[in-house]
Amino acid sequence: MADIEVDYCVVGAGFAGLTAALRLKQAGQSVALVEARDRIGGRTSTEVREDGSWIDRGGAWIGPGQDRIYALMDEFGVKSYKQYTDGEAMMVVDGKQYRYKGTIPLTMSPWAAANLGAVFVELGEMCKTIPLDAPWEAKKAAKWDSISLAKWLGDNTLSTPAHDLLETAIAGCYTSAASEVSMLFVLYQMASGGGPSFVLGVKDAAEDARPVGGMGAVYRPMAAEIGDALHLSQPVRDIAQDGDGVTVRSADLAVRARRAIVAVPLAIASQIVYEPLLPMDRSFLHQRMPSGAVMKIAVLYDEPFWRAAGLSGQSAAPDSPATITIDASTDTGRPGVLCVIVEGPIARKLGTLQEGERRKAVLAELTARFGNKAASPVDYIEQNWSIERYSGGGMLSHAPTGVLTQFGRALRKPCGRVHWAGTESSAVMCGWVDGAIRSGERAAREVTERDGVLSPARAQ
Ligand SMILES: Cc1cc2nc3c(=O)[nH]c(=O)nc-3n(C[C@H](O)[C@H](O)[C@H](O)COP(=O)(O)OP(=O)(O)OC[C@H]3O[C@@H](n4cnc5c(N)ncnc54)[C@H](O)[C@@H]3O)c2cc1C
Repeated sequence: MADIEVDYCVVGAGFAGLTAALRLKQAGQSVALVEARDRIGGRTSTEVREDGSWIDRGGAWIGPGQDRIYALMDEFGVKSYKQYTDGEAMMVVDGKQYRYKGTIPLTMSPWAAANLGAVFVELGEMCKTIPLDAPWEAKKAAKWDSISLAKWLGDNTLSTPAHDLLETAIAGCYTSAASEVSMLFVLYQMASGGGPSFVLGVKDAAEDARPVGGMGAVYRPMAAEIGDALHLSQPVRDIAQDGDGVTVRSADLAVRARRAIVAVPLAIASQIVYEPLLPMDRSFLHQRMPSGAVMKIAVLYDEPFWRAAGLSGQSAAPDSPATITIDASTDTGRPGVLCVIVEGPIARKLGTLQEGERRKAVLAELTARFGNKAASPVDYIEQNWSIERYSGGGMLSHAPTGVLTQFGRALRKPCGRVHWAGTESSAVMCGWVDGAIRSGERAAREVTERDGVLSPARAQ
């Protein structure tokens, strides 16, 4: 067993942990960044291919208002490129294809489109009432936290196609059935990104752009600067704290530090044993914020052939094995990459199929939507986040009913010398890579301020 003594120990080398470790190092502190996997990036993972193109197997897109990831990209000279949005998007309801431009498919019946628009506006108004730092203090917090997203949508969406589209899009963000997620949590998470238009939109919204080179182009130089303070393949098993510091242990590493920053997904934070026991509300929070099922599939073609047919590549088909598609080609547009995202109950069902059957089902859907060329990809790459031990699912841990109002106050509150980072702990851009970065900067500032050490780079 190797023993290390440092100022601070950071657990988890996703964007939150990488950022915390980087900022602490830049502030002149000694750090150990302990990561369970044999790679960094966590819920982001960029595969660089032989031809120099890349596939983002996890988090990929960035958007306006995500200033902290843009700042990090500036720091490391990483450029961004705009998401391809020319052409029409497509929605499939009851086997019928609707092509449209913009966020709302106006080619649906006027009644359905009007209903969809009205619900969108209502959600936006509700989001404005949520205090981001304390959503449990919203005027209607108790009411909204007592009902699920499914209940609210059922009561407020009168048109069936509008209901199904909204349910697919919103519940999809939490990769769970709409009945599993608290309405207060939905509003909080949406509000943290600026409202429903940001969360559910593409252009000028959450899928507005991507880093050239993928997320790996951002996390690799961070890790290079952190250098040999990064320890891979060291799943942390326990964290013990006493009056002077913490001891963080994996199977073959023991790190003694003044404080620990734990930057693992909330859904699996209880896999670590904490000595002494964490305060009750934090322990219970760990038991109450699960993740959902999500599968991200990259289907590669020589070129993005759908563009020539006037399609953007963006499509949504509730209940289909290719529920959502989006053009995920690189900045050069070669190869053409169609990204298929399957979330929640359908992802769980799809996960039970044999790989070959799954591929067949997905390609059949793509062919029905984009034509015969879709049937013959040059490559097909699946990433099933639902079975990743060190993610516990994806895309983010969510709160079921009752949890935010009862346990939300524990989200960021340090427990003695154990501090918390991770996208779920960010009041701004909660659930996105940008939120993870913000949480890492906040945690780094928090520990140094507690110790009266010069504060690292300010976070927003
Ligand atoms: C399919 C998918 C698509 C997404 N799309 C987008 C997108 O387009 N844009 C966007 O902004 N966000 C997206 N997200 C969300 C985004 O990826 C996450 O918000 C972000 O990566 C979370 O970062 P994090 O550092 O908080 O957590 P993580 O990235 O999960 O990092 C946690 C780290 O802790 C490690 N760890 C876990 N347990 C232990 C342990 N016991 N000991 C040591 N280390 C441990 C893990 O291995 C991991 O490296 C997506 C996520 C998924 C899954």
